[in-house]
Amino acid sequence: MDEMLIAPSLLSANFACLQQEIATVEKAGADILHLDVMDGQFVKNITFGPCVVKCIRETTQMPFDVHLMIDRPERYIEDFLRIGCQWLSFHIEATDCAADIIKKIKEYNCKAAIAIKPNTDIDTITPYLADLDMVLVMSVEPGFGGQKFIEKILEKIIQLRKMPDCPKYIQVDGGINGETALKAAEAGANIFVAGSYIFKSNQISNTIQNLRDVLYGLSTKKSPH
Ligand SMILES: O=C(CO)[C@H](O)[C@H](O)COP(=O)(O)O
Ligand SMILES: [Fe+2]
Repeated sequence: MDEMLIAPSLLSANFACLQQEIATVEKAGADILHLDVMDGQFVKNITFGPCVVKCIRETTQMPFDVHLMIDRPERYIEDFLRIGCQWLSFHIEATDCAADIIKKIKEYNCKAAIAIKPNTDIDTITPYLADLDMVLVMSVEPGFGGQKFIEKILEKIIQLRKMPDCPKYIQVDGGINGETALKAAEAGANIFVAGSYIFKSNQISNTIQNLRDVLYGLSTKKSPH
């Protein structure tokens, strides 16, 4: 495995000063910005929608990685694509239109990903694997930051990596810190979403650098930062 991407999740940032929080992680060398969109239906929490994403799009150069935790994402997918997202994930449990959504995402030259909850079997996404750029394996129940990493999902990452159509990127999201990131990387993940571990730390820059050191300790490729 070579490229390892660190994706701070804005869910744990201070929403009263988003621009400043984003600038801090960008300066600290984060690779992509993870944006958790929740609708109060698919998950028991509500965060923000396209209006907020559009405003913050203008404040940073970082690629946007939008994680849609909404029912029937096909209703809103184009709103996010028009803003200029580079990665877009939707949940397989939330839709019957996965193939159409992937097609739409690709029309916008955006990377397409399907997310799966910790108890969802990978068989549910195998028909789409060849068309995806990434699979997002949830390592907590979606809805809230600050939860404990669910170890049993590591087996799912290992299985995915063995599949012939496995996309280049496997993202792991939930309960990521130095220790759990290492376990997920050893299993085959290469994009690491971390919310509370990064934004609740006193030294955001050191925390991102530590995560990078841990991950690139495993990698054959040199860290770009
Ligand atoms: O998708 C998510 C929750 O549904 C978040 O991306 C995730 O929980 C990140 O937060 P933390 O690193 O604190 O677990
Ligand atoms: Fe997320």
